[in-house]
Amino acid sequence: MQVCHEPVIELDHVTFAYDGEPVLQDLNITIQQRDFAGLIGTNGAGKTTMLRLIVGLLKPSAGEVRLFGQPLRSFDQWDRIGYVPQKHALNPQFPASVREIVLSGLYTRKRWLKRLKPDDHSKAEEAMQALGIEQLADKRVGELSGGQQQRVFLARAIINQPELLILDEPFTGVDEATQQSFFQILRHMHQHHNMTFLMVSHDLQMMREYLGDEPLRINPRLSLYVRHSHGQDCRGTDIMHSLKSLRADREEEQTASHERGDQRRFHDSGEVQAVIHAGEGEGEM
Ligand SMILES: Nc1ncnc2c1ncn2[C@@H]1O[C@H](COP(=O)(O)OP(=O)(O)OP(=O)(O)O)[C@@H](O)[C@H]1O
Repeated sequence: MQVCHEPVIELDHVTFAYDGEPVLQDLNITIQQRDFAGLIGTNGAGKTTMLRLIVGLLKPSAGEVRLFGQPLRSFDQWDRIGYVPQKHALNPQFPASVREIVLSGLYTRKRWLKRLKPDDHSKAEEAMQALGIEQLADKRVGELSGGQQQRVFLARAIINQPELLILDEPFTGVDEATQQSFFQILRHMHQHHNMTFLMVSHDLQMMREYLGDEPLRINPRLSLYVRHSHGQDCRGTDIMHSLKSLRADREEEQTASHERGDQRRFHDSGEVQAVIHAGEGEGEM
């Protein structure tokens, strides 16, 4: 049986410096197919720099980065990768609509000058529906809440149905419940699809709960938590279809819990009535 554990990201003796100021030194890391890797580190340790090296926005001063086994300098399959940048990378005044932001996920380096194809719009609709943001399609992204923006950038990152998803601090500035539901989507994609994740987060508790508490120490300031997925089916699956069914399940669950809540409230008010009646009864005695 085929085992899906080919290397997806390899850092081979990677060193990087900004203007002679060293940030990362001699990093050796391998992330394999279906891994969920969480990168934790102190402020300024070089987490964003590492992600930018991996997606080719920066070049190492020494060493080599490989994606899907290919050296980055010859790698051109960018639609296999989705990238969710740090939230404050967004200028709130940027006049793009949600739909435009999601569509821009299709402009990979290979085809950013090409015209949109007719089915590109339906891909964007599908990605928005999968993440429950289709009602926001015409809103300006700067007008949205932090949690809604997070979904917009996730929809943008998954529009090409990528095999590797890279996320830079997706939980910054969003409330606990929104974080949990966003993480549920990520876990679902990890458990049900042949996808690999690399995520930077400061949420140590969430990392430990899902990724275990024995991180790999990359250097004194950076640690990598990794959870392997044991599925052996290497075929890609239809993420959109599956996320839509996740959404439907969640909506059904919410309706059910709402109904349970209503019944409970009804029940409570019944109890209160009974106490009042009992009191009245006592009073009459
Ligand atoms: N464009 C740049 N030019 C010069 N130095 C930079 C640049 N970007 C980052 N640095 C420096 O490189 C170091 C690593 O920055 P980086 O943003 O990768 O850290 P980080 O671990 O992601 O931090 P944080 O947790 O605060 O987001 C810091 O000392 C930072 O000041």
